[in-house]
Amino acid sequence: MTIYEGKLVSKDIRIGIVAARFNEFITSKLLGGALDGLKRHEVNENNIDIAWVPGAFEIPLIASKMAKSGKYDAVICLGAVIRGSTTHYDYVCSEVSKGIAHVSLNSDIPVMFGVLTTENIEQAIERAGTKAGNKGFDCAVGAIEMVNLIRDMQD
Ligand SMILES: Nc1c(NC[C@H](O)[C@H](O)[C@H](O)CO)[nH]c(=O)[nH]c1=O
Ligand SMILES: CC(=O)[C@@H](O)COP(=O)(O)O
Repeated sequence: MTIYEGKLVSKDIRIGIVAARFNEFITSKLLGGALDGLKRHEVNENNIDIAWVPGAFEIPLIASKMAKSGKYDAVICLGAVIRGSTTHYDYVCSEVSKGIAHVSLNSDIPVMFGVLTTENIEQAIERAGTKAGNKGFDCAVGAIEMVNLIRDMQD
């Protein structure tokens, strides 16, 4: 029996982060959590690049460019889509999730989904570093695990 696993060690891991500026009050906290998670697992900050996009809808395009560049071992996507008074929320959430999943499945590297999709601001605050944790930190740790899992499978 072979059990593959991704240890939480940095091993010169290179990370690209795409962050949406829309709801920056929230997304800046997600970014802070992601950077905290990477640094606490000894990812060299010189191996971390950040790209800001206008909103979550623009994340997949830049995530795709990062994934195809060959410069990164993983890409982390961060955003906060908060329901408003129209159906716009549904379309943004749908296309962002489908877009990031498409990039992930068509890349040889992990593309982490760190986009909050919440009914209200309170739910977003809870998931950006308060009582429900920080989705950015979770994605950072997950990215490290996935990179090392893939390397473990290749050895
Ligand atoms: N309402 C939210 C948006 N909307 C903007 C779109 O993401 C996009 O930037 C615009 O439609 C132009 O293409 N974006 C978020 O990230 N969060 C929202 O709550
Ligand atoms: C998620 C959104 O696009 C949303 O914030 C837009 O708000 P509204 O539906 O009130 O236009």
